[in-house]
Amino acid sequence: MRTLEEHRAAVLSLVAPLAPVEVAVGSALGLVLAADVVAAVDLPGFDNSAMDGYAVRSAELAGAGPDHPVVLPVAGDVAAGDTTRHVLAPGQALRIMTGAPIPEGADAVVPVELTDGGATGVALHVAPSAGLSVRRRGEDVRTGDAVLSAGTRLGPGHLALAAAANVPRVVVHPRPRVAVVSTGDELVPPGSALEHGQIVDSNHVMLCALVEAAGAQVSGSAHLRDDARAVRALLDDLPGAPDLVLTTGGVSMGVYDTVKEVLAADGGVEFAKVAMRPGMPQGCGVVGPSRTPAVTLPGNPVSSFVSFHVFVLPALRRLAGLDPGADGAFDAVAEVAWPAAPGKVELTRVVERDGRVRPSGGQGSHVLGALSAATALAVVPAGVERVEPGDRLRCLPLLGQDRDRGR
Ligand SMILES: Nc1nc2c(c(=O)[nH]1)N[C@H]1C(S)=C(S)[C@@H](COP(=O)(O)OP(=O)(O)OC[C@H]3O[C@@H](n4cnc5c(N)ncnc54)[C@H](O)[C@@H]3O)O[C@H]1N2
Ligand code: MOO
Repeated sequence: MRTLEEHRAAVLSLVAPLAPVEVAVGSALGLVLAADVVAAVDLPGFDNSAMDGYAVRSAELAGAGPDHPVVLPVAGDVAAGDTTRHVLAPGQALRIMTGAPIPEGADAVVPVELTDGGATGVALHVAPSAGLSVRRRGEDVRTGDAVLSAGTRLGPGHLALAAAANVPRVVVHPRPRVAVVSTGDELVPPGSALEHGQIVDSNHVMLCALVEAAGAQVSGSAHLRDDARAVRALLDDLPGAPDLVLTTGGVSMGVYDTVKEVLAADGGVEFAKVAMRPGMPQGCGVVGPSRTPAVTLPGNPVSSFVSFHVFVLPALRRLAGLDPGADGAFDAVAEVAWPAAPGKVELTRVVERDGRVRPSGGQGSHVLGALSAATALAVVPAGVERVEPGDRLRCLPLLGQDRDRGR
């Protein structure tokens, strides 16, 4: 039997970061930078007001206070977006709005709350220090600064910074494209009138959701019957030119396990038993004339879900330009005892609260109730046959079912 680590290494050896492309900054959420983002402008781009108020020469207000204001004529307004280069003449004030350029000659802004708010003349009740309520050009970012570095997964804050730095396009690894293929004669779409022996193809829904939750995209999907010709035909025409193919079902010992039969004959996929529970029967390799990387997941829903987290997610991270190993794993302490598979890594579906974990329910590889209640997978090493209260366990967060849920 293969170890979990050996199979993960085999899956990872099939993939490399996708070739970088340039995309509009507004379309880059969740993508990983393949090149630094360099600021095209200073931020702020010009000295501007942090407050609605009056632009003044601070020296002219020396001695002003709550009971003895300095009164100045108001020479006009400066609004945000005003492209005129205003000049503040000595002995005057200009009414100014937040974000508007500081007029030449002014060195402070008195917030409107500290004045009488006059439109033609204003009583100013404070002696501002030079620079009060002024946001200085370049105090945040300088033109030419590398503001974001290659390898960053772009979140909303990163995109805001790149856009503000007037960078319209960014160089990123594209979103990995994944084809999802479920197999099995017993499977029908959700909402079908179920005949005896039929079940809903829940892995199809689940795997498409996992792909998207991982920041990748579903290039196309298919459901195949347990029919060798259908599997062969799919290989010649993979849905949506994917970077990775995921199949589910048909990989164990049954006489209708067609995925295994066809892909083994095709020569590109290796099948192995992996010393883990759930998820023992696994396969990976390349498929079809395009030699597209493929991971064949077991059909049992929980096995498929767990296998996605331990094998497919690292591969998607590598394709996307991320470190495959930075999976957010954390340590937690077992709250109760539970049995584990001898000689296999047990991936227990657990609920984590305040650093403590307990099984989320029944651990059979068909038990979706406990799967949906879980927030993490506790990784019980192969040598451990029973987890005891107080044992420290490495845990993997579940995509879209993370630790904060329900708090
Ligand atoms: N004699 C043996 N039998 C089995 C072994 C074994 O070693 N020897 N391994 C068991 C283990 S462990 C697993 S895991 C499963 C894996 O089987 P397959 O990958 O071949 O999957 P299927 O047989 O097609 O289905 C298994 C199970 O899952 C249900 N299923 C399949 N696809 C879906 C789907 N898309 N949505 C929802 N449910 C699905 C299917 O109806 C079966 O109940 O094999 C064991 N057997
Ligand atoms: O190895 Mo299977 O995935 O336990 O049900």
